[in-house]
Amino acid sequence: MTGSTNTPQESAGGYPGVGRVLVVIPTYNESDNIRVIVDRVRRAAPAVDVLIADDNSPDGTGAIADELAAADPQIHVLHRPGKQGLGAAYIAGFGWARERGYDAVVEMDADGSHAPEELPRLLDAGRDADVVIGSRWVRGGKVINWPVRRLVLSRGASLYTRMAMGYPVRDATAGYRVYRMPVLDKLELDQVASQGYCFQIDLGWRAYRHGFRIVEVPITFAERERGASKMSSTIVREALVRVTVWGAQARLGSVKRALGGGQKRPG
Ligand SMILES: Nc1nc2c(ncn2[C@@H]2O[C@H](COP(=O)(O)OP(=O)(O)O[C@H]3O[C@H](CO)[C@@H](O)[C@H](O)[C@@H]3O)[C@@H](O)[C@H]2O)c(=O)[nH]1
Repeated sequence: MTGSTNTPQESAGGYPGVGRVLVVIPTYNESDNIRVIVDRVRRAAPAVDVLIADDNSPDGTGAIADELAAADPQIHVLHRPGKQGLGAAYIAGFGWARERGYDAVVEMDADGSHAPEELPRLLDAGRDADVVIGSRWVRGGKVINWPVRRLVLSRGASLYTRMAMGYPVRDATAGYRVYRMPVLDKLELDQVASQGYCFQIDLGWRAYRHGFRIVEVPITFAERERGASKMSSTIVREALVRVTVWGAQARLGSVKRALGGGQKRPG
């Protein structure tokens, strides 16, 4: 794994009330999207830095990312050896941010589904929260142009997660988030095994069980216009199995607490 050597400079003051912020954008075959998304982030929130975590995309996304980083000291690249899943790319990005003293990280898809123009609103919410989730499924949240099967899958996954685990977040798989660094320091990231979109549920659930303040801010999520989603049946299966197991563990924990008297949140 290699990283670019840019030193954060203009971002030194950071985002008011939040501090130095790094937007981590995981990429796999996003050559048609990466320039546009990075440019939009830089315009929408000039104080934040960007890290592109690329899994050696065969379409040359990594080379484009290098070009962007060479032209702007606030853009960085983490080259990873091959496709290892969204979760692993984010964890590597979080480690990169921690080593360089960032105060918060943002998760954002590369394909434009998460509008960078909404980032200041998420960061503002981050002044009074530990975790901010850009949510499609709270009042004011919207989805544009998603096929019905994705809508059903996403809403169904969040609903199942709430029911099975007692996890109150409405958009459990949301991928547009802000984590304050002290939260990530507590989440035992070295034990996170979720690879696909289940990673989002995993981290949120960990933060919830630690008692961190999680807020959901409505966003408008738009279906990508270029490139392809990496959604697969493996990703769906992983989420289904893990949520079912976590739910069972949470119920078992509740029973044990009822019998023995414990203090932690479910799980
Ligand atoms: N580095 C790396 N990046 C990946 C990998 N798989 C996916 N990505 C990147 O992760 C982002 C999301 O992947 P998509 O394939 O575009 O996801 P989606 O189906 O459109 O979106 C849904 O799942 C996302 C994952 O949490 C959610 O973020 C999003 O809100 C939505 O629900 C994109 O930037 C994509 O390039 C991987 O193995 N490695």
